[in-house]
Amino acid sequence: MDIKEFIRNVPDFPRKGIQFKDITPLLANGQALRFVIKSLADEFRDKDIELVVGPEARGFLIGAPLAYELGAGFVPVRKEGKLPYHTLKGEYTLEYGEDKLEIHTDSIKKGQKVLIVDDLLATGGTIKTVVDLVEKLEGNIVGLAFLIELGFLEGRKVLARYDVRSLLEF
Ligand SMILES: O=P(O)(O)OC[C@H]1O[C@H](OP(=O)(O)OP(=O)(O)O)[C@H](O)[C@@H]1O
Ligand SMILES: Nc1ncnc2[nH]cnc12
Repeated sequence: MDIKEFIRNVPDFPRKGIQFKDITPLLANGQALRFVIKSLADEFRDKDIELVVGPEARGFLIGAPLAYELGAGFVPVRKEGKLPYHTLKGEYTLEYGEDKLEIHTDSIKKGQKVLIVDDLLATGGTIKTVVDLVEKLEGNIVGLAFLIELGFLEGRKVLARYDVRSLLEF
């Protein structure tokens, strides 16, 4: 299946000069969605993943079905002020802005096998913050999975220590 067909490029969103990769056509197609979730799961099926961790909001859209497919739990990383219990916080910059992310302090037990997931890897700012939060909780990061990688932004460089997989590169 050619999943690139389901990614819509939107120029100058949310800022001038950004080529935004819109995944909503893919999410709206049942066959394409199932294909990408199964394909990402295939990369990590034999790794005994216990928890999938994904950042708000698009990381939930890929991460929760991927956790289900792997028989793992899902841990949300949310933007500041959204999680109700005790949290750890990290600040970050991304291709078009900056923000703060939080995770519940009791969401990962020491040594649990974690797969970190997001829809898209750009500069890596967002996902590096997620990595740092998981490491502070002493999770064992088995790998990172993305639907899309923007290769020219070299986000992989900040993730050099990890097993990084992506299905599509632009
Ligand atoms: O590699 P980076 O440069 O950090 O950029 C990638 C991040 O940017 C987008 O999220 P965004 O912050 O736009 O939030 P959303 O998922 O709520 O739309 C995307 O879903 C990734 O999380
Ligand atoms: N170009 C882009 N398209 C979609 N999401 C993004 N997140 C960061 N950069 C992005």
